[in-house]
Amino acid sequence: MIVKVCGITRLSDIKWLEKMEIDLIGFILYSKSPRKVELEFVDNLCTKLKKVGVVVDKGVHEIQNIMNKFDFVQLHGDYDFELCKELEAEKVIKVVWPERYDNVSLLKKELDIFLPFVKYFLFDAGKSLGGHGRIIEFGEWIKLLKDYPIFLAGGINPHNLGKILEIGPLGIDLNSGVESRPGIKSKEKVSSILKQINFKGEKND
Ligand SMILES: O=C(O)c1ccccc1N[C@@H]1O[C@H](COP(=O)(O)O)[C@@H](O)[C@H]1O
Repeated sequence: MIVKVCGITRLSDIKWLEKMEIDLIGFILYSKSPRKVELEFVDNLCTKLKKVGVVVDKGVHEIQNIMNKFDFVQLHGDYDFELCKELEAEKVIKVVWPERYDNVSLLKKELDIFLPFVKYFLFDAGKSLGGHGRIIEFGEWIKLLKDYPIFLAGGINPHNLGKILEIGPLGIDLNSGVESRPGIKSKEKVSSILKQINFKGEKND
């Protein structure tokens, strides 16, 4: 299982995350987020962890101009496949909110449209934005996890991780559920999650 920790704002958090079995770290490039960082913070960063830039309201040219700073861009706004086509598919994480869809067929149709233009999908709770700590509601969509490269997000924390592991996503995205306060990551919470993943033998990516 691929593990991403998002909403990073401190170098000190990156230092201990590097010593853990974390794969990706995410940076929120959205002015209204309490976890927002400036591009300069990422520019001056030297880490072995793969970097994800999370965008909400940046246009295609802005995204193209920052892509070289990141290993992935996470499209966490209302982005259509016309925009995705302009980006390097191998670097795109496309966010989808399953609660927006009346049924799993409509959701699957949307995934099939985007699939050629993305590396991963990220299913988040709610119907827009992210970082609100809402826990994603399971639905018929869980059957899609075996056929599509999907990360799960949405309030994932040490106490609700078990249910997430049972449905077996490709990856998980940890944010507010592993914080002591917005942007401040908790080593204890991340460690607890990794222990549960390893206990289940899931960290085999
Ligand atoms: O974290 C934020 O502030 C944020 C703001 C705007 C868009 C996305 C944001 N974070 C992403 O939202 C999901 C779920 O986060 P949470 O677990 O509900 O806190 C996650 O992918 C973050 O990368």
